[in-house]
Amino acid sequence: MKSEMEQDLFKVLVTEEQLKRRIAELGGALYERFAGKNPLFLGVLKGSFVFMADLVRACQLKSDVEFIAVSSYENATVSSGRVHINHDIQQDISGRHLIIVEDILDSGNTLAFLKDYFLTKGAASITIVTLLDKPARRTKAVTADLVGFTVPDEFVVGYGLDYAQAYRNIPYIGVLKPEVYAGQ
Ligand SMILES: O=P(O)(O)OC[C@H]1O[C@H](OP(=O)(O)OP(=O)(O)O)[C@H](O)[C@@H]1O
Ligand SMILES: Nc1nc2[nH]cnc2c(=O)[nH]1
Repeated sequence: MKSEMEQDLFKVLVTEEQLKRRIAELGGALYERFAGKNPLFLGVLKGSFVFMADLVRACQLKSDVEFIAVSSYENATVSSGRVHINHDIQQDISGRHLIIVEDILDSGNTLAFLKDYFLTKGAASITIVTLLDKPARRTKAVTADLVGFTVPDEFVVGYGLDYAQAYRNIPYIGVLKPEVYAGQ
């Protein structure tokens, strides 16, 4: 029997097996780039919390982790265009090699904002890793250095990604039935 969350899904886009395989590849690529450089993994909450946990374990680098919480969607499926910092980083990042970990790059508002923000705080370098890239909706000129999967122009949930704060605990990536968010 389908769970109450699964009943809201129209289809599965990326399976658990596909996620596992791709994240192992991303971890390997990061290891090659950053071995010996003591990078700082910087997760963008809330959406990245599941991906971050799997990625840092797939990448056996000597490194530390930090988090920033930002939001811009406000219970909608399109960006408000305003990025709010809900919880800031708690350490000095000047001179550090940052690996920004995102669940999705969509309009680009969030990552364009964060790149500027961390550069003004003195990061030595910024590498962007996003699990999902949705290029069809880009309004800001920002690109990721490493992408897990390129996705079509559909609102996706699961594996950390929410709609109105729900569905983050689905263990794969799915597409919501439009009637779930109709009239938002
Ligand atoms: O490229 P963009 O259009 O800016 O979209 C990407 C951002 O949208 C989501 O965050 P959201 O603002 O929904 O907050 P959340 O991470 O707490 O869910 C997601 O986690 C990304 O951070
Ligand atoms: N859950 C979710 N959050 C997003 N933030 C930007 N794009 C998306 C999306 O497709 N799904």
